Amino acid sequence: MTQTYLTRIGGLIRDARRHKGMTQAELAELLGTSQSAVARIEQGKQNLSLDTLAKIGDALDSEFVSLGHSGPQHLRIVGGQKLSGSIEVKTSKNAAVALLCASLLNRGRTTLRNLARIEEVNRILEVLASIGVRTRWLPDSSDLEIIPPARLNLADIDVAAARRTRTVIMFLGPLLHDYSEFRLPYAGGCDLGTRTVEPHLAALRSFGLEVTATHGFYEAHSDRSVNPTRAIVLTERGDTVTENVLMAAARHQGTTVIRNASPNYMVQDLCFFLEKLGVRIEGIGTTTLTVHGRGEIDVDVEYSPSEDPIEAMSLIAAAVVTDSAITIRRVPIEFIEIELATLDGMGMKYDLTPEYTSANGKTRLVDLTTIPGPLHAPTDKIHPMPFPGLNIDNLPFFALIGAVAQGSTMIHDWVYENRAIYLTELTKVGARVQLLDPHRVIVEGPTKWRAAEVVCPPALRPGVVVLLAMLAAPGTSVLRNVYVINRGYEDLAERLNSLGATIEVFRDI
Ligand SMILES: CC(=O)N[C@H]1[C@@H](OP(=O)(O)OP(=O)(O)OC[C@H]2O[C@@H](n3ccc(=O)[nH]c3=O)[C@H](O)[C@@H]2O)O[C@H](CO)[C@@H](O)[C@@H]1O
Ligand SMILES: C=C(OP(=O)(O)O)C(=O)O
Repeated sequence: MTQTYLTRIGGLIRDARRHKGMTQAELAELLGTSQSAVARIEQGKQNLSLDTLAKIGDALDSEFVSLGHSGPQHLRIVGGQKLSGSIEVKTSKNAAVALLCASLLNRGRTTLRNLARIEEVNRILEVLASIGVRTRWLPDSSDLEIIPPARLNLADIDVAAARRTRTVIMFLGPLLHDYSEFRLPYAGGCDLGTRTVEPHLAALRSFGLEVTATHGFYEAHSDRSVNPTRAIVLTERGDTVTENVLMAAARHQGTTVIRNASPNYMVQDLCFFLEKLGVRIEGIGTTTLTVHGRGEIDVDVEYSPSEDPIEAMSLIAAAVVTDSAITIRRVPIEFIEIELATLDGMGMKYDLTPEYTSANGKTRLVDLTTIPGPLHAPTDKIHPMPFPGLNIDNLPFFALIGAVAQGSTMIHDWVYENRAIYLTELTKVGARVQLLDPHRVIVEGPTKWRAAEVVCPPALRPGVVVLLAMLAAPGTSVLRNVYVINRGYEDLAERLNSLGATIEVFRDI
């Protein structure tokens, strides 16, 4: 191995070890070597055999050091145990991906504090690296520093990484000001059925962007003489489309009005970040945004995204399904109010602390303690709505909660073609879930959970729902191929273990 390669791997190992909160001595013990050997490895001064690399990968359970194709990750869950203690909600995937794209608007240095260290972020970091953006995790933290080059090298974009996320579509808004011709791979992400990009393309046309889709790529042509002449009215109140238009408007040296904008949590985080870049925005948290952009943005800026309401809901569902009292700290209350009101209607009890503020200085947080007790099915069907409504990504957790409640719960996912279908995977662990049509399921509770081996559905939230059901199922379950879960949750298995769960992460040899 060349020296630079060794130094790079050493740096990755050091970062992954620190991230796990391990000392060099502790890692050395797991590897059966000395602390000084670990120090040499981290400095890039030690040749590494494949065997040692595999052991380090195992010990740190990190994709960063499992080189090449390390094979899918699986979880082995010993269920039927109650959870206890407290857990902190991490910052959100959806704000993280928007902010990573928004960093492209800034010629200066962007530091994102406490970013979720998840696979979705890793894929975008790979994409950013491939086009020449320098990023690094600051020591002993989850703070990410981003420094763009003078010109992006878009021709070298990492197509494989880009295709694994939908986020790449949000490069359009930031890029259209500086690049007149470029191509981006088609957006991927969870397999939730067709997800339209038409609202993005329609809205960005106001900024002179024309996109044709050919052979797996969006071919973009941007005419900088075209600027919005009237309010941009979104045809649907989508989160990423609002973000794309906000990012285009941020560098438009004039005023852009966006109507039918999503006021959802990740959009608010993006607005607060853009304000730090010097962009003035009126109407944050409403469906009409007025953006006063800046032709050039060159500032050194720091931003802390807010906590993830979907992770908060996932942890509430973990408590409900295991009938446990746990405290969930840093719950972004304004983005989960309707979910809590729905749970109130199902007879759930919980305590909330007074509100305090997230590190972004804006988002209101509480600590929530669950109180175990029987639940009953809601009177009406549960369906999501764009914010302020029951969050679309929180809907799957209500299938799980419906499965422990007495009676039948109707879940109506009008949004995604495929997501409700994946909820029928819960039948493999004993739930009675009936698919009425591709958008509606009826769940009959309560459930006598049973352990099973299941391949993780190819969608993040349904995957987590099955994992949480396995926590409730007495015996040993296996959930295979959990990449989609790691796409959106940081160290979920380990963090549930800190509450008393027994989940082992393993890979095939
Ligand atoms: C990175 C990110 O932030 N992802 C979130 C974002 O994705 P994103 O903003 O990309 O969501 P999409 O644009 O795919 O919208 C989701 C679906 O909702 C439909 N739709 C949406 C709004 C509306 O007013 N009417 C309507 O019909 C769309 O046609 C689509 O079928 O929003 C989704 C819906 O909240 C969430 O599941 C995703 O986690
Ligand atoms: C559908 C989701 O996200 P994405 O837009 O990243 O696919 C999700 O977070 O559940």
